[in-house]
Amino acid sequence: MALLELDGVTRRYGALVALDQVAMAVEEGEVRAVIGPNGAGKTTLFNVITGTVKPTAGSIRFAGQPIAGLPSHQICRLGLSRTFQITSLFPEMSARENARLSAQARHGRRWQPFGGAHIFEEASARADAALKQLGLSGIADTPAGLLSHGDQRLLEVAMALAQQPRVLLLDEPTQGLSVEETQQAVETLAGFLKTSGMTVLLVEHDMEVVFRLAHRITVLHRGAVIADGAPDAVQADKAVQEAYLGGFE
Ligand SMILES: Nc1ncnc2c1ncn2[C@@H]1O[C@H](COP(=O)(O)OP(=O)(O)OP(=O)(O)O)[C@@H](O)[C@H]1O
Repeated sequence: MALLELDGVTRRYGALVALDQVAMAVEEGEVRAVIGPNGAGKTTLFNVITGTVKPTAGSIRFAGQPIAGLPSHQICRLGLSRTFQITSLFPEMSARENARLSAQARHGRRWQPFGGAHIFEEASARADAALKQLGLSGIADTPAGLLSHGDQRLLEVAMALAQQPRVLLLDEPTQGLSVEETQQAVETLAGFLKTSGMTVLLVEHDMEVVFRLAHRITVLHRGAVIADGAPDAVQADKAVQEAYLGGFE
């Protein structure tokens, strides 16, 4: 059974079909990239899976459990965590505090008179472990706003990871980075993915990043899946090349 399974997932905005009968199955341990030209429906797909947008139709199963239409905090608690295209850090707080707050957001309970310190310590431990996995232990005490752009993007991944997800959704993790920063961040991500075996859904425009990280690629065009397969097969696919007008650069 696939860890994440979509079937017939459709999202309409009036007459516009942003997602059109999307079917995909992501296996445990797989790094799956979702690509497609601007407006293809990638962000809508992320939003529908993570519960910020409700699908108009279709089913989404996570570890066998139907999750379509559940509120986002519930989906997060089940074990799906995401990063955002737009930076969501608190710039004046340290990297560790950012990661800790994120850890608490998933596992946090209401105020408990006797459990507070314990919860704090648990979240701190998860934060430190996540920072280490992304090579950020050395800057744990640095205010997030003072980090390099590359480290800020990695910190966002660490924040999602601190929630101990079973599936990590990465929304353009190298957006806004220079070529050198991208290369560095991608090597760190590749190392993390290899050692962790984390299941990942990745939206990314940069094809070099996609081909470096993804085991399998799903291509969306006007809301529909036009190709789904190994990177080589997708790159050679005529329909994909036409959708991108000129192919991959
Ligand atoms: N809230 C909304 N209301 C109306 N239309 C929307 C809404 N959100 C998305 N759309 C439309 O749905 C389509 C898919 O948008 P989406 O942002 O998912 O594409 P994308 O592949 O992520 O694009 P990009 O690569 O530019 O980020 C677009 O035509 C977009 O205009």
